[in-house]
Amino acid sequence: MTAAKPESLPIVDLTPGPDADQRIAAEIGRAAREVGFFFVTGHGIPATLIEEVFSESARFFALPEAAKLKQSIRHSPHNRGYVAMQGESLDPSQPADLKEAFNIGLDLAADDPRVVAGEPFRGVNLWPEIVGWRDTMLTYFDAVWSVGRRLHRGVAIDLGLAPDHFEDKLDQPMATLRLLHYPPQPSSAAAGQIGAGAHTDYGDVTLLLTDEVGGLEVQTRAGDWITVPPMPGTFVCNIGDCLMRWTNDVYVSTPHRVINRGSDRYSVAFFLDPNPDASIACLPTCVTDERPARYAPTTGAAYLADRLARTYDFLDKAADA
Ligand SMILES: O=C(O)CCC(=O)C(=O)O
Ligand SMILES: [Fe+2]
Repeated sequence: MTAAKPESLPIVDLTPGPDADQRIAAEIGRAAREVGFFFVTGHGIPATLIEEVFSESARFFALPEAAKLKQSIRHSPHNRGYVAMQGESLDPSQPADLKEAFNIGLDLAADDPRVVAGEPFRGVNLWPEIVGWRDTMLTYFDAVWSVGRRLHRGVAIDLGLAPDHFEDKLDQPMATLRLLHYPPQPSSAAAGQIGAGAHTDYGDVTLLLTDEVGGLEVQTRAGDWITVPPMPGTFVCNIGDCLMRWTNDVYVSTPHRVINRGSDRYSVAFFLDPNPDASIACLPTCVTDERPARYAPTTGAAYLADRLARTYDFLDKAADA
């Protein structure tokens, strides 16, 4: 595997102030077009909440496997719950990822009409029996969702759309808060087996918090892998395939991977995908004579279902083999 060089990423500072909207939009626009990855500072989420999310996450992953499997994602038709070690492969051409994860979606009640009707991505969350755990995760879910919407305000301004263009497409989103745990890379790992195989994210934006261990690597346009330095408390944000499609490839979704060369590593990802019924058609300001629309219109739900099927398909084939 090629050695990665350390390099920093552009910074988007969400600190409010005079002309902040324009400045933020320009910072996002530049980073999203050129790199597809950037740090987000000034987000306003209290450090105490972030610390609590990490400690509660570690508490869950420290439970015996049998306890964690009570909330297995296999019990959820809606992508919620626990994904066991080596339970998926973000790069389907490589062996399974050396990580375990826990997915939390928009929190709906069992009697919510959308849940009762069996709408795609409209399910109940699965919760471990740890006092206070659900409250911590839902408080953080709301806080990071709000940061994601602020980023979309910048995206809209940068793309010459009304600042609130994305608001009604992100008010019932298919968002996933994903807690991740990567054990140290074992010497027994198969060739090509790493923490998270090279992939692009599926949604609009991902907001990632990492601990001090490091291990996230990003592929530059030139094809080199660079390591992202750990910046606890600062988000690493990247553009996903859905926003790339929406912007007719004006913004770029960039491949990345995780190789844990250190001790146990914990990260917390928030994938912000649009509402299931949001129309994903190339935005008018991103279509010109020189750049005609490259993608047929689809919906948020149809797009995400297709992408998830490809990731988990690997698993089913492996289990059948
Ligand atoms: O854990 C990380 O640093 C990145 C995880 C990631 O890229 C993903 O889950 O999509
Ligand atoms: Fe990712």
